[in-house]
Amino acid sequence: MNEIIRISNLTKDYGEGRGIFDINLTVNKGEVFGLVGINGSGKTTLIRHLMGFLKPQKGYTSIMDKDSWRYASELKKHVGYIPGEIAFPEVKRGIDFFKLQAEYLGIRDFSRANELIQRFNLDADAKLKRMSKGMKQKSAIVNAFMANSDIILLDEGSTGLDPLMQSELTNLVKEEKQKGKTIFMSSHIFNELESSCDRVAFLKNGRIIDIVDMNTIRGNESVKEIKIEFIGESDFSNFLSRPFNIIREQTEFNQATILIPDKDINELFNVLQNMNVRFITQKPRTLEAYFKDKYNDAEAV
Ligand SMILES: Nc1ncnc2c1ncn2[C@@H]1O[C@H](COP(=O)(O)OP(=O)(O)OP(=O)(O)O)[C@@H](O)[C@H]1O
Repeated sequence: MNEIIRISNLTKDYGEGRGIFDINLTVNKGEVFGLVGINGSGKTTLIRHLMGFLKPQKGYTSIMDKDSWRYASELKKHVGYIPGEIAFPEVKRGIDFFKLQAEYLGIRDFSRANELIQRFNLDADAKLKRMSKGMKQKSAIVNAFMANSDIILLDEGSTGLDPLMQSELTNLVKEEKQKGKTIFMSSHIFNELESSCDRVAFLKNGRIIDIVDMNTIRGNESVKEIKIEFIGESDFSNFLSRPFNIIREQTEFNQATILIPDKDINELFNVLQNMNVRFITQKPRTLEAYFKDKYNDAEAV
């Protein structure tokens, strides 16, 4: 089975424009799929539907062809999950929590859990109530990955981790991908998504405004994104009539942004030498830059 996650016409309307609206996407086996959006854009609401904690108002979500809401308790045994807000059961220490979880999931071999505890440098004997934010997050990571589940959902999985531990989590995600696991993760950290995801969806006001294939961002190093501001309107409009791939025009500033293959750069300078240019800059083609452009361009909904 290639398709692991399906989200179909999913809507949860909390009123006053809050919630998620008409979300459609699928995630295939072995894919790492990222979800990015500003605070309140709907990431947690979407992931909680996938886990079967919330009942859709319209549409549905399914994992391995099983409706998330109907099969919620079964799915919880097969999906590793880091919630956006971590709440522990009423047990004393980290290790008690892992043992309880192992019992629930039928895990007898504790070696994977021990390996993760060591890897994330976690004191599993510490009292859960006294743990720092980062320690709680590490406990949630151990809990999500200890069962070797084939499907893993991370809602801001690296929240509260220091930069070293953040990159450890990214490495873990990459290793799991190598093993053929399917991972769905939300994050505010572009680096984290950039280095591990195959595709990334952008959420704005509860709607998907774009889904980008990371290969189109990573693989485009021979194409540059260049922004030029002209001193006069006439040079600006003259430039717009030239055969460049213009991806953005900001008329109020006489600015044009183009995508240009390296081999055509001389042609660009030939055209510009007879024009009055205020500045010319090269924009890095990062996920963050792509996201900001999309976010600004998307109509308010
Ligand atoms: N139970 C609820 N009742 C009413 N409104 C809600 C409820 N849950 C979420 N919302 C609203 O839905 C919107 C999406 O919230 P959600 O928590 O999914 O966003 P998010 O992208 O995960 O945000 P963050 O990055 O801050 O975690 C927000 O406007 C939020 O206030």
